Amino acid sequence: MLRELSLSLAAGEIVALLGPNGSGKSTLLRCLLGQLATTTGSITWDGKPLPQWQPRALARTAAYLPQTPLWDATQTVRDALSLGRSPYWGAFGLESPRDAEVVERSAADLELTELLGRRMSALSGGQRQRVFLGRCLVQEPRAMLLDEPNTFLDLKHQVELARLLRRWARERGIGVLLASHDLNLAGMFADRLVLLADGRVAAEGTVSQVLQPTLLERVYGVPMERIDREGKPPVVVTGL
Ligand SMILES: Nc1ncnc2c1ncn2[C@@H]1O[C@H](COP(=O)(O)OP(=O)(O)OP(=O)(O)O)[C@@H](O)[C@H]1O
Repeated sequence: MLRELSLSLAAGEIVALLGPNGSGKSTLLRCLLGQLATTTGSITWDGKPLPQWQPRALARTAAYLPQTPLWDATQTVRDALSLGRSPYWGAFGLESPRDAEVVERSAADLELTELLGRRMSALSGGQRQRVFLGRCLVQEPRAMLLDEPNTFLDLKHQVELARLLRRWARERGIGVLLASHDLNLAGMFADRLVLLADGRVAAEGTVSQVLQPTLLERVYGVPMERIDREGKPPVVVTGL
């Protein structure tokens, strides 16, 4: 259950939601999209209360990457990406040339161009994860809600994704709210960190404010050490 929680996401801002298993990260993302009902409080997108949004309009505003996305093994990568354009399709599900253009461009961003004709079942876990991210991108949303987007990505692709998110935020003004277990990677590219514990905000602020060993020890229950680096965000390691 989420309690006493207040959160805002500005255009072009990257906010990382941190917290142990079961602390409420996914629940929060799903509440924000109306997939889970809230009993108290209010959620607004662009100043309009969530219940007043039509699903198609909301999908053009906020894209969501769930922890375990649904996918069709027989689909090609191009078809899987095209599905992300469905909130823009006209009557009878007709695709416009612009839909195809956005798919091509997003595939290029995510290094998927070579794989467009490949079946989803014939991709590696990391390649498939990039398709799911691409499906969010082709929605041309104003906000992306990403639940552990680094899942299955190797180190290079994790760093590349961090760079891409920064670029999308800066160039397209997309606000990114992502749940992550990687404190250090989140610290390297998020503007703000929000640490959840038992459905509440345990800490919120800059990387330096949130990556505090005593705080993290209390929340994660393991000893932590912090390494401060010249001109770069601090990193934390478990002090085992
Ligand atoms: N559909 C559900 N019905 C009831 N309780 C749920 C449901 N989904 C999650 N919960 C519970 O809500 C709490 C928060 O879960 P949530 O999935 O939001 O955590 P999380 O921070 O995303 O964890 P993780 O890092 O493991 O993904 C947990 O106690 C979980 O058991």
